[in-house]
Amino acid sequence: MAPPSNTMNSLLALAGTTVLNGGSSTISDLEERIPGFSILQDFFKKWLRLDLTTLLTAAALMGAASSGAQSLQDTGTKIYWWIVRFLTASISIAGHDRLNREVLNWLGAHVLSKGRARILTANSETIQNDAWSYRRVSQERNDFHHEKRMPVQYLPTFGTTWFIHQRNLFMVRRILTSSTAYHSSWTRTPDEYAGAPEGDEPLVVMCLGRSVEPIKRFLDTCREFADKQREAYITVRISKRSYDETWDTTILRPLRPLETVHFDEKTKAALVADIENYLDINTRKFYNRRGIPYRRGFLLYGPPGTGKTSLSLALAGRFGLELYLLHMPSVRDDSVLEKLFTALPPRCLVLLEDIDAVGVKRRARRSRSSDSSSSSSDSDNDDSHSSSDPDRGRSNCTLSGLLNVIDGVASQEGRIVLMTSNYAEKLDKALVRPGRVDKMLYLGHISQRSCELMFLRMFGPDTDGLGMPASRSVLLPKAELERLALEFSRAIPNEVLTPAQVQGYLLNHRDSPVEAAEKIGEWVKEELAILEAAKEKERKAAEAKKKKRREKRARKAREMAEALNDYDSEEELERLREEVERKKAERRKRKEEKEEGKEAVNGDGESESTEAVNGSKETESKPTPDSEAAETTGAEKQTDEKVNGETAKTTNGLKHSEGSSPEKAPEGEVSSAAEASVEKTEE
Ligand SMILES: Nc1ncnc2c1ncn2[C@@H]1O[C@H](COP(=O)(O)OP(=O)(O)OP(=O)(O)O)[C@@H](O)[C@H]1O
Repeated sequence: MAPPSNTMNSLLALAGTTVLNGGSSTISDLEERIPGFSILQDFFKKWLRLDLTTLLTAAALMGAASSGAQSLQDTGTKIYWWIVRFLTASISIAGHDRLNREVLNWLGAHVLSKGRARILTANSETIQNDAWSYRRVSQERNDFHHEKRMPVQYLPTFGTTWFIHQRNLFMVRRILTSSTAYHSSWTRTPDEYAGAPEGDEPLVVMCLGRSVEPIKRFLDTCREFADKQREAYITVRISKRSYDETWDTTILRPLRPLETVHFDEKTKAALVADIENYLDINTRKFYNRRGIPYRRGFLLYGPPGTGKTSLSLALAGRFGLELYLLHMPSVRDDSVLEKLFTALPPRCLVLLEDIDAVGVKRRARRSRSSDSSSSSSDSDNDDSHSSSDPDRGRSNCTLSGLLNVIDGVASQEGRIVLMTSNYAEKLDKALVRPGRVDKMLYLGHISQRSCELMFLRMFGPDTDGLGMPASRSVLLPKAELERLALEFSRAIPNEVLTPAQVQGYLLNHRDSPVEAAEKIGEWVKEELAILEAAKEKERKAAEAKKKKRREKRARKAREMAEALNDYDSEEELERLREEVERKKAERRKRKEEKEEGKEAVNGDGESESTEAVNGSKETESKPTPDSEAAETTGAEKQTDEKVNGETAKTTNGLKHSEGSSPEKAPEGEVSSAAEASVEKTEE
């Protein structure tokens, strides 16, 4: 059966021929095809005074004209594309490719900014990419006056941008994505008036001629231009949009010279030499020939505000690498982490901040699971740091997920991973083993020498060669400035305050180096008093926690003793015995793990080949001792021994009763030992 539209078309055609022939023979044909046609025609003639056949003919002619026009248009389009294909060469670039942004960037700087385009798109919200960095390079921000809003950025819109480059005619088409394309084709509105690009549209670069070579040269020009612009900046890439797991946002940060990050100069030089050596082409060949995965990992650890992030940024600038930044507690889960790592370019610097947040989840889970299986007190350990650090425990990534992306089979070669942590001693030893972390760098409290250098940097002339003071103060003679810097640094105790604290003080006195040097003693006193108060508070909190823990252990020991004393069957006694053994084993394992972890972080060369370098001290680094954890271990051990003592006695009692009817252990013996244990623990 013919489709209804075909039938209608043939009827209209028939009606048309009927009128054209003026004959009635075809009317009978129509009557044959549409029963009752003659009645309908009579009705139209009599009541509406209209000839139905004429009406149908008119409709048929209009239909024919429109389909003729449509097919003419189709033919025209085909001819157009045939000519385009014949006369031009083209290269298309995917929407998410960096080259796409670089082409747009070039167009912005060389075509749009010169007023050669009349149809643009504007953006005044967040900067999702660096396509428009040229604007920021040429403009100085003045936040004090009126830059409350983001500057408007102008981009090429959909459709074609024409321009001439190296005597070749180029066309760059920005292609519509599906939703707008549908709207545009339905309403027959030109693309550039139907919507605005969102930044991830594909581009097609076309050039008049039959060779793609001019296009390749043009793309090289775009890349060179982008590289040149980035020279004064560090490109920091982050992942903001949670749904598509890409490095979607680019931030351009002004270069930070390595000299502005103050820590032991020898260590700094060794670190730079290490990275330089790693990036050398021969090193890559060396790794490849020997089948060693070409990767390098560093752990920067130390108290907050000691320059871990600053050092990472400075290193990225020093080696011209893009910095891919991930704040570990904010990474949703392992699959996101994996996708982001898969999208890394081969040569880059990856900064994983607060890496210690990853292991905590595992520890917390482990502690929860053991809690559920018994009334184990594992969670005590986690309590010790959960209160002091709100970030801890928030990462949804697992340790194995992290290890997998760092050096799994699918992980990218050639990149450098920098990890930062304020709690290096709590990191899992699997994470800090060589191959994952090749060097550990302790960034600690500021030395007097670093204070001196920081003072000179703050009040010395700008490094741009204009000889202006870095602050708004009058530039002092060099000798005078050096004298003040020395005076300033001597008033600060060596390795007690953080660089961030000292920087904060200097910023508050940035108008007067003399005042900064004069008032430093007073400020140091205040800071030390604050530190002392904080330490006292911490000590009290730790004591309260210890007391609570002791009480908890005493209660548990009491409960255990009661249970051992009051079992109903031999099976129950056996179960209790096993529980005590299991607890013992768990504690032993935890203690071993802790000790091994400490060894690794302290750079114990005997067991680990990972090097530990101290960024602030001349001597070898030692992370802040985890005194609370040590106390916990001691308390656990004490209670452990006591409970185990009880078990040994009870077990012996049980052994004696084996083979005979299940007897309870002598009541007096167990309970008195248990009581003694509780008393000792409470002491
Ligand atoms: N060693 C340093 N030399 C110069 N400036 C420093 C140093 N350490 C910190 N600062 C300054 O202190 C501020 C904080 O530094 P940064 O964010 O790098 O510390 P961090 O160790 O990464 O802190 P956190 O562990 O809290 O992330 C920055 O403004 C930085 O300029």
